[in-house]
This record gives sequence, structure tokens and C-alpha cells, in this order.
Amino acid sequence: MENSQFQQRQSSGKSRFKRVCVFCGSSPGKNPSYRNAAIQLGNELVDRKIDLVYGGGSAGLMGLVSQVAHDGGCHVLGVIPRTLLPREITGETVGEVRPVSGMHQRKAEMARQADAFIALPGGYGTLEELLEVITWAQLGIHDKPVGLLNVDGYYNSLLSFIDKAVDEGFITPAARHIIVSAHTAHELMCKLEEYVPKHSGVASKLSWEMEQQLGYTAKSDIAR
Ligand SMILES: C/C(=C\CNc1ncnc2c1ncn2[C@@H]1O[C@H](COP(=O)(O)O)[C@@H](O)[C@H]1O)CO
Repeated sequence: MENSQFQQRQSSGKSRFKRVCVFCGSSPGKNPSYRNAAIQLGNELVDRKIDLVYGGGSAGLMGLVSQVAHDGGCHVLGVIPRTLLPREITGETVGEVRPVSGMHQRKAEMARQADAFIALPGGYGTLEELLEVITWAQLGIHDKPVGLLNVDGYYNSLLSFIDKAVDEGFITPAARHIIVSAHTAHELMCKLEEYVPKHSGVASKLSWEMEQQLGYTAKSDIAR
């Protein structure tokens, strides 16, 4: 994008993204900086008028980011597998709740709805969601930006591992570029606004068997 266009958007509080998907811990984590980062990310979404899609519920960091975005006037969409719908499991979801039939459908629906992805600190669920959208980008299923909020170096060891995989020839340098990381929500949002994909998907624009299995037959739904 032209630099002047970018500066214009920045100063008008507008973003290139209409809706961002946030993956994050269903636990708050021990370090208060994780909770602060979730709140700051929520505030960034509010400032930039970006809607939120996430895994639903009020648990951990998920609850914080969704509450801040909702309180600030953003539309919040929680995508929840029906089995997790009872409130005693995930807690109350603010905004709109979209029940889906399972975990795979949840990830596909979140991906379809979002223009970009951001991972805050989290555990297995967060890692799985993050690595899946990175893999989909590598394959050319989508070219949406993927951001990693590396709060207090939480993801340093993951990034080192990925760099090792590049050195060892398992990940291409272009695919390494898929991950945009930063230490603060503001810095990350600025980088994502400017992100231009460098990788060339091996099978982009194909009608993906996976999408069909998941019930999304429209080719461009996720790739938009
Ligand atoms: C099932 C239990 C608690 C409720 N847990 C979740 N509620 C909503 N979304 C969840 C839950 N667990 C995982 N997710 C999804 O994965 C990410 C968080 O996983 P993590 O392992 O905590 O990092 C999150 O982005 C959600 O989409 C009782 O055990």
C-alpha cells in the first residue's frame, strides 16, 4: 500500500481490517503482563474500530479481550462448539454467539470471518489455532496477516524453534515471513496494517478438499 494511504488511515483511526480473530489463553496466565496485553489489544481494536472474532466465552485472556472490545463498541463474535456452549464450561460470551458443530468448524468459521489473526499468550489451544492459520497461509489457502503478540518474550522459544526449522531447511524464509511478531499490541497492529505477503502458496485458488469437508464450498470465503 502507498505510504500516504497508510498514514491517512492511521490518522483517521481507520484500519484495513474490518474484523480480527484473536487466539489466546483460556487461562489468564501467571504474569499480570499477559492480562495487560489482552486489555491493550482490546483497546487497539476499539481505537481502530475493528470487530473481534474469537473462541467465545469469558475464560482467561479470552474473556478480557472480548470484554474490552465489546465495552468499546466493537462487534464481538464468539464461535463456540455446541458441546462447550453450557455457561458453566466457557462462561458468558459478550456480543454475538455462533454455535458450530465442532472444533474444526470453529477454526474454519473464525478464519472465514477474519481479515487477520493475532495470537496472545496461551497454551495448546492457542498454539494449535496459530499454527493452523500459518500453515494455511503457507499453502495459499489465505493470505491474511498472522500476528504474534510476544508479551515479555513469552514466544521467544517458539520463534527460536521456527528459526531453527528455517536453518535446517524445513521452513522457507518466505514462509518464515508469514509470522509478524511484536512485543506490544500497538506495535503489532501497526506492523499488521503494513504487512504484504511474500510467500507463494503452493496451491492457491484451488477448491480445497479441507474447505469442502468443513462445509465451506465457496472458494474465496477463507481466502478473501
Ligand atoms: C473446556 C474448558 C474450559 C473452556 N475452554 C475454552 N473455552 C473457549 N475456547 C477455548 C477453550 N479452550 C480452548 N479454546 C480455544 O483455544 C484457545 C485457547 O486454548 P488454550 O489451550 O487455553 O490456549 C482459544 O483461542 C479458543 O479458541 C474446561 O477445560
